[in-house]
Amino acid sequence: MPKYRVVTPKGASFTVAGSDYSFEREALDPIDAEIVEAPANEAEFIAAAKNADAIYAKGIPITKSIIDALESCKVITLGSVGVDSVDVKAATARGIPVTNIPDTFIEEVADHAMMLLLAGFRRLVEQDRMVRDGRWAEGRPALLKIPRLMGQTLGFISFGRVARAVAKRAAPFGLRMMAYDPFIQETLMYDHGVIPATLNEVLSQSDFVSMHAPARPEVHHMLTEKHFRQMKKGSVFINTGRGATVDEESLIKALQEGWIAHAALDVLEKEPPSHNNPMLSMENVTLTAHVASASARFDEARKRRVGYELSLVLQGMWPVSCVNPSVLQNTALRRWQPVSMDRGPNS
Ligand SMILES: O=C(O)CC[C@@H](O)C(=O)O
Repeated sequence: MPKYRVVTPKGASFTVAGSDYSFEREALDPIDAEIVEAPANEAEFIAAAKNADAIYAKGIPITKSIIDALESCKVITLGSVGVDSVDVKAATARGIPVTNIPDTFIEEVADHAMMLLLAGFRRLVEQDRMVRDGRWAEGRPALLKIPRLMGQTLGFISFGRVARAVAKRAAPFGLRMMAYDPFIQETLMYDHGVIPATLNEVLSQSDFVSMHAPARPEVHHMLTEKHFRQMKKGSVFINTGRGATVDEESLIKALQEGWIAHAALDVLEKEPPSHNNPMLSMENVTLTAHVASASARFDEARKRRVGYELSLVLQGMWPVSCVNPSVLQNTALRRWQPVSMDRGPNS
């Protein structure tokens, strides 16, 4: 009988350490695990997960009811940076470490944010439609209204790893940059050519506001009507973080009433959006389908990293990236210095 039981919703796979990749073999023995695919509905998931040693949280919200029903779970792993699909508070109360993958898709998301910034600013989607609709002559007058990019100000809300990678991309475009993040050292901002600022300064002085706040209950609807009212009339709002950080109704009002010029969004409050979401038919909105992290290496990189985190814990070691590290002190897990996750051709 396999030593461990790992429960994952149907269709969510991961790579068990020791199976494919040399760096994993260096670090870990293969784990002897039975992988159980559970239906993604709460009651059936609970029945399957009750005796699990580990859970891969994908495709189903891991609620307090699920967490409270777990009898022997040693780790809940996430295949994302965002931890909004797990009730981390409930997991912490039960002493269960929750892991995420904060450093696996940084470059992809930063590329996507930069693409949205440029596409929103130069009105790519509108321009494309004009050409296809036979309105060739309308293209130039539309762009004669916008300034040139060089010298414009890009403001970041939250200055974590993705925002820092965006700053590196934006610098050669000649953008002036500022950031609001009370949790990041100012020296790190200066190192990236970014001026520390208050939220009010970012909103009122930026031509682009790039939202990177993590999906946590504390920042739910962090941006509301009063914040959009502070933004510059011609500004572009970019969001590659989480839709829930923005009060979408206020954003829609801001776009409809011209308080800001454009929104370029990879994330929405409800995904996929309902067919009556007004943004679907608004000319001044550019949308992508929460795909910023995707690239040819995405699936493999995610599976490997998820497998790695849960293998570490099942073999008695601290995970690499724990979102509730306070629980680790109270476990029997050993502190361990892992090898870098970002090496190898598929990293
Ligand atoms: O799961 C995905 O497809 C995207 C995940 C991404 O938003 C993240 O939080 O890392």
